[in-house]
Amino acid sequence: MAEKQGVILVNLGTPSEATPAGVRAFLQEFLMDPRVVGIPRLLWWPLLNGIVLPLRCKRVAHAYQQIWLEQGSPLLVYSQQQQTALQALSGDSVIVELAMTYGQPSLQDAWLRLKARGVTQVLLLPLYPQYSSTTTACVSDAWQRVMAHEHHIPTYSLIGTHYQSSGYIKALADSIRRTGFSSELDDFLLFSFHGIPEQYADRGDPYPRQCKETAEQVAQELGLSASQWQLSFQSRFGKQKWLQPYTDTLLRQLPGNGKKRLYVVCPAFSVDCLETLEEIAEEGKETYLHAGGEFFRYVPALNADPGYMETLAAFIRQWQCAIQY
Ligand SMILES: C=CC1=C(C)c2cc3[nH]c(cc4nc(cc5[nH]c(cc1n2)c(C)c5CCC(=O)O)C(CCC(=O)O)=C4C)c(C)c3C=C
Ligand SMILES: [Fe+2]
Ligand SMILES: [Fe+2]
Repeated sequence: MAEKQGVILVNLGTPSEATPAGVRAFLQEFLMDPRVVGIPRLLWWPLLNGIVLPLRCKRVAHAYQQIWLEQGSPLLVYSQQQQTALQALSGDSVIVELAMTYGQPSLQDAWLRLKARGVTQVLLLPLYPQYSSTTTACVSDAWQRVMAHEHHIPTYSLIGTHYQSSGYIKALADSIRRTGFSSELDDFLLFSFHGIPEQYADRGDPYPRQCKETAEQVAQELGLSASQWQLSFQSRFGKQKWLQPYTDTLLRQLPGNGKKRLYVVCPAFSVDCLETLEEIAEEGKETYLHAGGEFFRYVPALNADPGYMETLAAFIRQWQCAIQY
């Protein structure tokens, strides 16, 4: 029997509606993942359901309402655009599906659709350029849970990172230039990555090193000197120490350090979502201008950028070549 190939793009997940109930359902599943929050379940379950969710859901639902699109959550809509673009670039040789680690469309359903079409070889492509135990590893866990029900599992591979690919670095640099950033002016560039608890990095999560390499590569591609850019970590959650420096702290400090014109890019996000559109482009801008900044511009995520899509399509082609025997 001829082998048939399928790709599953996997992103984090997002509420199905911008309401407290929609946010609660999403966060309950996401924040109960022991890789995301490592507190023992017996302690964490009552804390999450008794304190964290009741306090958080209304506020976060309001934040989602600020960015919600006619077709739904930006994270889902832009991930679907990536799926469409990658299917078009890959032609009939492979079927491209989209799934979320938490919520819908589920990884289970994506696999069942591929299986129904006779797919026997699967490439999992997490939409996280940098590996983290809190994101990429969770895709692998979710896949293993789906496979646990199969009698005949397909051949499968997982692309762990794509931050080191020159196509991704170039696409990022191009998007920064396109947004108007100029190294000739007094423009300062902040690379704001989603944070993780510092303890996870101490235990061996390579994420901070990969973020640093990403920023260095893009700065080099743009020809920036060390005084023209900086790296920071955003979206802190809970009481633990997270990777530093914190984005919100820097946004308050930069104007006082003479950095009055700021561009912010968020390279850990393959697509725009709550953490970029609301936390950075809206809240971050307000924080920076309030602290004395004069000009602020958010560099949109790559989303379905043609250069980025071509980079991911090349990963798919390489995988197809590698498994032909
Ligand atoms: C302990 C908590 C969290 C860790 C660790 C974490 C890591 C992490 N997350 C992303 C990407 C995204 N996170 C998003 C939202 C989000 N993240 C957390 C918490 C942790 N993330 C929460 C509680 C939320 C929901 C919003 C909120 O309540 O504040 C999203 C956006 C989803 C959307 O619907 O738009 C993304 C994407 C990465 C890359 C990462 C580690 C590297
Ligand atoms: Fe997150
Ligand atoms: Fe946030």
